[in-house]
Amino acid sequence: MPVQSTAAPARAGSRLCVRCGERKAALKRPKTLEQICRECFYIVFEDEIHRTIVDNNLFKAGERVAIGASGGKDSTVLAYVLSELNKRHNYGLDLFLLSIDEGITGYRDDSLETVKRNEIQYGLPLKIVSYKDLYDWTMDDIVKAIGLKNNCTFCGVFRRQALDRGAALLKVDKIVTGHNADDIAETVLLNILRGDIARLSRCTFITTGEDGPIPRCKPFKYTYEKEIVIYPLHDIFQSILRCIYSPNAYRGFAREFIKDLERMRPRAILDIITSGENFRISTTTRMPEQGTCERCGYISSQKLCKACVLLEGLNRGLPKLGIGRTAKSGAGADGNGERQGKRPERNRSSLHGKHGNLDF
Ligand SMILES: Nc1ncnc2c1ncn2[C@@H]1O[C@H](COP(=O)(O)OP(=O)(O)OP(=O)(O)O)[C@@H](O)[C@H]1O
Repeated sequence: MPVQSTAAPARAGSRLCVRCGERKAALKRPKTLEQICRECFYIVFEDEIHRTIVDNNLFKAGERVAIGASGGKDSTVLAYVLSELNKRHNYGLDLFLLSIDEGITGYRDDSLETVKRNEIQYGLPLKIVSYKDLYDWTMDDIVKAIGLKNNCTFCGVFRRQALDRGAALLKVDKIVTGHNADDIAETVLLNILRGDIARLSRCTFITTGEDGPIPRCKPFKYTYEKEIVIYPLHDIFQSILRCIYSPNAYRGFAREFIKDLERMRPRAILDIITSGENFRISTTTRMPEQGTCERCGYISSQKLCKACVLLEGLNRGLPKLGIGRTAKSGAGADGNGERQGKRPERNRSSLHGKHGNLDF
């Protein structure tokens, strides 16, 4: 396999690799700080993902699986590793690349070029679904209408639904995304900071949306971002692109905080995920009840799904309709501004996988 990492790992000096004891250590593994050679790093990196897939029964033989492919580092590495593991361990999966073109000039058009290269390199069929086709709005148009401040709400809500619609076109059984351990730790923290109990209770699930249109899973749940960056064996992405419209101030602050903790203690990321997994939701907490949107039939805890509300606002020239929290929200409110249901909470087991696809 060609070796040309795109990032410089911490140097490990002239010691021998702690795993094989034969080759010289080439890097300090970010997750464990072990001094390790490159060959052993690739082996443990891929083996941990394989173990995550097997231990959590993520797939069944014969399933059709769409890889949510943005052309960014996480999903690009995911496409490569999953197609390798599928062959090596005979998972028996039919893999596809599914890309959503949000219509962001100078960002998504560039990263889609990476996905098109991956289609050829890995021999995986690619389906591209665009916001323009689905909603008749591109993100460029939306930002012109609403400005930068709340545009991420539109993008996140529309993308979730677009992935489901693309998955339906591909007739797949599952979607996998490149969300990594850092993303999940960050989301746990954000849900605590927002008092978003409904999301806190589900954001650490490795598979979500089992009762929605299509389940989603995260094979990188325990994979560190720093390791994804140093893993590439060859130039699989040109450079790390950042969305030009994302102000991301609050999330960015949580991300930096987690990076600081990781610098002091790499285990902090895994520990935050473990804490998220072990929260117990009080039986008096009100949780949203899931139903379907009266207009489009998509899952929703309200009469209309969030995408329909946002779209209606755009089409009526009232783009702020549906943005922000309602007066009754606050602690326990849905982060997208959806109000919580009024019925008392179900027991915790009934929440498993219930609202996951509202998150990722
Ligand atoms: N436009 C898209 N098309 C298809 N899948 C997407 C798209 N955007 C995001 N995803 C999926 O959601 C995951 C998390 O996306 P996010 O925007 O948080 O970016 P990220 O952490 O930078 O991931 P990546 O490096 O893969 O872009 C991605 O890894 C990918 O699987």
